[in-house]
Amino acid sequence: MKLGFIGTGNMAGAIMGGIIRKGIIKPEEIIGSDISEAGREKVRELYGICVTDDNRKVAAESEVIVLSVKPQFYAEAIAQIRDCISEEQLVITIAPGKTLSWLEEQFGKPVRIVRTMPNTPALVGEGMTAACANQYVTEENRAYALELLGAFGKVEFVPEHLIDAVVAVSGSSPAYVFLFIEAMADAAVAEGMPRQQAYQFAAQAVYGSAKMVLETGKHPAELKDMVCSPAGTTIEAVRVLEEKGFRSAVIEAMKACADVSRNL
Ligand SMILES: NC(=O)C1=CN([C@@H]2O[C@H](COP(=O)(O)OP(=O)(O)OC[C@H]3O[C@@H](n4cnc5c(N)ncnc54)[C@H](O)[C@@H]3O)[C@@H](O)[C@H]2O)C=CC1
Ligand SMILES: O=C(O)[C@@H]1CCC=N1
Repeated sequence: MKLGFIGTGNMAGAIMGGIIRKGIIKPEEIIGSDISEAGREKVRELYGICVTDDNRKVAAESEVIVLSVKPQFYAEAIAQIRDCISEEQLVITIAPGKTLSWLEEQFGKPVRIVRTMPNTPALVGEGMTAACANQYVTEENRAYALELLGAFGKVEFVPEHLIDAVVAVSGSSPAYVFLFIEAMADAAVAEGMPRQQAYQFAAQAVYGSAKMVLETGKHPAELKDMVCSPAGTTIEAVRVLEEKGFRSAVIEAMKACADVSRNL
């Protein structure tokens, strides 16, 4: 089985890193192409995969091809590889805004496509990926896609119209979470805590809280109430966050994010 990546940047690196770490595909069975030599060398050094500057070589040699360039370069990359793609190969896309019907139009022939939205926590095996498939994708392809995407985290098939919501809630959200961790660490530093220790305390608190939501099955509000003692410290922090529009800021930010995805 050969897995190919067209574009070997951040997201491709996170996916291949996650897959190699899990051991389901050997590095020598992975090939990646990139127009940037630095981009190619980075993944070759980090993960030991084969690299080339030839997108068509990747398309011709791989059973599964991940299109991992920015959405703006999708049309160009597809135009380069479309005559190398056969009906048996599986194309996996990871770009926001590029719908199955748009992708089919670009290929201009029947191609098996699984459209996905992953996120960078794939790198540490804790990704969250949504997927949807076109009419040419077989049950076997679906099962394989679940195995492959499941190698670096959780994966769920969703109706295609939910992909823009997925971009906001998991594709892009690691960035807001990192911002939140950084802000909490800044506040801890302001209280006198050393910087590195502050990152660890903030990140572990976010990690543990996320785990509580996933493992207890309790409503997040119930878990929040468990932290807020009457007349205590936490409710004062919650009051200030609400006063500053924290919840609304998150909702508005995610709406803006989904809108960009819809209109790409
Ligand atoms: N970074 C993230 O957190 C996530 C990114 N994505 C999607 O993943 C895709 C890649 O994003 P990133 O990895 O963040 O971008 P990136 O900029 O890190 O990587 C893209 C790579 O594609 C290369 N490239 C550009 N044109 C090319 C071409 N014609 N042929 C071959 N290589 C070419 C660039 O040199 C670069 O190394 C995008 O569609 C993005 O929307 C999806 C989910 C999360
Ligand atoms: O910012 C972006 O466009 C990509 C898509 C999801 C995460 N990063």
